[in-house]
Amino acid sequence: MPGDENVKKLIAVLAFPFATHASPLLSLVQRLSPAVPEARFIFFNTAKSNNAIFLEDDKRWDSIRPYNVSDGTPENYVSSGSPMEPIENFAKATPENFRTAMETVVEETGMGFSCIITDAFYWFAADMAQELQAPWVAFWTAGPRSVLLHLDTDLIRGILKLSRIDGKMLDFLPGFSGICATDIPPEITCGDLNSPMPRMLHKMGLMLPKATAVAINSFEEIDTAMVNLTNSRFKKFLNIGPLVLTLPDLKISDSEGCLQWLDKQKQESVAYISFGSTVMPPPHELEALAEALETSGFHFIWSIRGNPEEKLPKGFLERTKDKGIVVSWAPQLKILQHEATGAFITHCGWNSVLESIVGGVPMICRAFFGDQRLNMRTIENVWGVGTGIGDGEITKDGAMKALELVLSSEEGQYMRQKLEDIRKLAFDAVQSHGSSTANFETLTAVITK
Ligand SMILES: O=c1ccn([C@@H]2O[C@H](COP(=O)(O)OP(=O)(O)O[C@H]3O[C@H](CO)[C@@H](O)[C@H](O)[C@H]3O)[C@@H](O)[C@H]2O)c(=O)[nH]1
Repeated sequence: MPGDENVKKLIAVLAFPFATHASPLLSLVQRLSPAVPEARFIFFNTAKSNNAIFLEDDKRWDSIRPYNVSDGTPENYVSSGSPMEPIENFAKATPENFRTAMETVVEETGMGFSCIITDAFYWFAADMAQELQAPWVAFWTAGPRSVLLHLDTDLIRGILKLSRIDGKMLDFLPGFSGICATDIPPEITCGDLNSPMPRMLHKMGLMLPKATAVAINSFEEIDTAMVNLTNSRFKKFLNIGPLVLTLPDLKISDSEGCLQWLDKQKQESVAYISFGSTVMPPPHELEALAEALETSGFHFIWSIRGNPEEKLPKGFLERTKDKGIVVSWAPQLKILQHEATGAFITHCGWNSVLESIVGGVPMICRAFFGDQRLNMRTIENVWGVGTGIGDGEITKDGAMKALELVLSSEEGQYMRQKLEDIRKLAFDAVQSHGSSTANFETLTAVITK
């Protein structure tokens, strides 16, 4: 970079390296980079996450440079295998790992950062931005409802009296009537509120209103009740998505031939199953779902991380080989856009929800943590484009009823019609006259100022 005289600005991008956070942030930066050709974006992230999201053969984004920061793993560390451990180690190393890396880049280039773009989790960016006298753009990777709830954490904790939230409603919050307290992100109300995630999200709720702009991978028309509420709480709240509709067609690997297999299936007949990048349902729920698929006979594609032989009932793969495909990673975006896909059994991660809307596929919801229950309620009660599965946990009976409802009933068709309306709104939002395009221009102005 030293000696590259075309580079006039340095922009720091601070990624959260877990779940599906870093890759939508990279998508945002990829979209911004042509709009700011004089800028070089330094993408600070752990080596593991950078290696996963920066594709070897993709040279299109020369102006975006991955830069590895410490993941906080102590020397000679022996993992206990807990999935929270890497997050806890990383949280302990943050923000010093980012500060050190940023200082090194400033020394190496002789340039200062003119803007910082961060995952919205990074509340400490408010101070960094003030020190640098630079704008702070925070990127929220989930939906508008969950970010609003995090702003009101203290209020919610005070009113709900944490010990007993069952049966309590959020009617005291504008825009949330009909939502149960048990549906909101658990980090707000239950468990060890002093553990790293609840603490980080609490601080985020306090600091985020200081951001110069909060960008979100969503579109205003998806939840119009939220637009005034979010606009009134932030300096600038910019819905700029769905980002999947704004990027050039990326190469999506399909080594197991899911798409070719789908080509041979009837329209809207296949259930696609995935619980995202982090969640793994407990063994008894996997078993119940496998039994439901086998007994009902619906065709399916099941994306399940790890060895499916170990995770699914004995003999399931052999017995269902004419009905379905089981893969460790699927071309989800393409599957959801295929006309043969008729239902999506999902954990309701925000990226999956948006991709299902873009594909027009009704959802069967089994939510686990974070924003997922809230997304599930919005899918069921606000948009009417999906259904829960049993009483929360997957049971054989609950899964069979949900599959029947979505794939073979009039109600499923009705969901599809509603989805078609929302889908059109999503495509409109990213057209040249659309709301997300206008918001993206505002965002570009913030970072070029
Ligand atoms: O076989 C697969 C499985 C998943 N995906 C992709 O992986 C992403 C999954 O993202 P998401 O649905 O958001 O799930 P998580 O990875 O679990 O996301 C975390 O981050 C989200 C955004 O903040 C939150 O909404 C979730 O609750 C949180 O778990 C999507 O883009 C999928 O297309 C594939 O391409 N192939």
